[in-house]
Amino acid sequence: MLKSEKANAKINLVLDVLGKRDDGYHEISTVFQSLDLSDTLTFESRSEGIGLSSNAPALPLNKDNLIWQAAHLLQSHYGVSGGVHIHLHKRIPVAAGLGGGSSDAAAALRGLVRFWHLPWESEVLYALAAQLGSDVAFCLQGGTALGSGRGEILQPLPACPHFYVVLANPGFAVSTAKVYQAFVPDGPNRTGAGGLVAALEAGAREEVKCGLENALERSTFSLYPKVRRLKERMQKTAPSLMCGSGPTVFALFDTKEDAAKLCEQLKAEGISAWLTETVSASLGGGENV
Ligand SMILES: C[C@](O)(CO)[C@H](O)COP(=O)(O)OP(=O)(O)OC[C@H]1O[C@@H](n2ccc(N)nc2=O)[C@H](O)[C@@H]1O
Ligand SMILES: Nc1ncnc2c1ncn2[C@@H]1O[C@H](COP(=O)(O)OP(=O)(O)OP(=O)(O)O)[C@@H](O)[C@H]1O
Repeated sequence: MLKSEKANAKINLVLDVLGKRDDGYHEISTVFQSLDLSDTLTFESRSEGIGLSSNAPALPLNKDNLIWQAAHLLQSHYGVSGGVHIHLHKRIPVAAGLGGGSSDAAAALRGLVRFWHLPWESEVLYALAAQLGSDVAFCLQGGTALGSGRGEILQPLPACPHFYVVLANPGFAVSTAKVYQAFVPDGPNRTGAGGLVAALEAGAREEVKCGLENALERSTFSLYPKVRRLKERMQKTAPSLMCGSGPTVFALFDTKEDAAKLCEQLKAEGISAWLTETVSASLGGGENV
C-alpha cells in the first residue's frame, strides 16, 4: 500500500534577529505560520535503502536531499531494517524562503513514523528535526507558533485569524546562509515579536496586518534590490512582507476576490504568483492512496 503525507509551506509573520551566536547561527524570535500551499510525499516499501524520485528536475535525489537525511536519521535511530522509496511532488518553490525543504523533511519524519509503525516519541522527533535544520521543528507541528533559539524552540500561540495569501517570487533562488551573513543589526528600535503575539492573543486581524516585520529584509534587499521593488509593488495593494530569507514576498487579504485580483495582476506583469491561505489545523494530512 502507498501512503502519503502533506508538507506545508511556512511564512514568518515576524522575524526578529537578536544577535549572532558562537556556533555561527543567529538567535531569532519569530512567529511562524503554515500555509495551505504544500508538497506531497508518497511512501512505498522496498527491501532496503532509501530511494527518491521527484517531479522537480533540479533537486538532488541523494543524501543531499533533506528527505533522504530525515529517513536516514529515523532508520538509524530505530534500527529499521526495511527500506523505502519516497516520491516528492514539489509545488513549493525551491530556495524561496517558504521552508520547502524543511517541510519535506518534517513530512518525511511524520510519514515514516506511521509507515514503519514506529512510536510517536515527541522528544526524539523534535531532536531529529533540529538536527535537520532550524525550521524543521516548526514544520513538524505547523499552525501558528513562536520560535526562539535558532528557530527550533517552539511555544504554542493562538491560531492566526484566517487570511488569503498571495505569494510572489522574482524568479531566482536565495541562499539563507548568505542572507544571515549579510545581516547587520539596526540598533535598539526593533519592535520584535511582542506586538504580533499580542495581536494574535486578542484575535485582532487588523493588528496582525500592521505587525508584520522581517529583520532579514534589509540584508536581502541590499543583496537583491529586485526583492525590495517587488515588496513595494505588493504593498501598494495589501500589507506585505518578505518570506523568511526571501526572495518570495507575501501579501495578506481578507477576501479571496481581492487576493485573486492581485495574483492575476502580478501574473500579467510576468511575475510568478500563487494564491493560497493560512492553515491553523495540526498538520499531517497523511492518507493511504
Ligand atoms: C530564515 C528562516 O527560514 C526563518 O524561519 C530560518 O531562520 C532559516 O532556517 P533553515 O533554512 O532551516 O536554516 P538552517 O538550514 O538551519 O541553516 C542554514 C544557514 O542559515 C544560517 N542561519 C540559520 C538559522 C539561524 N537562526 N541563524 C542562522 O545564521 C546559518 O548560516 C545556517 O548555516
Ligand atoms: N526536499 C527538498 N526540497 C527543496 N530543497 C531541498 C530539499 N532537500 C534539499 N534541498 C536544498 O535546500 C536548499 C534550500 O531549499 P528550500 O526550498 O528548503 O529553501 P527555503 O524555502 O528558502 O528554506 P528556508 O525558508 O527554510 O530557509 C536548496 O538549495 C535545495 O537544493
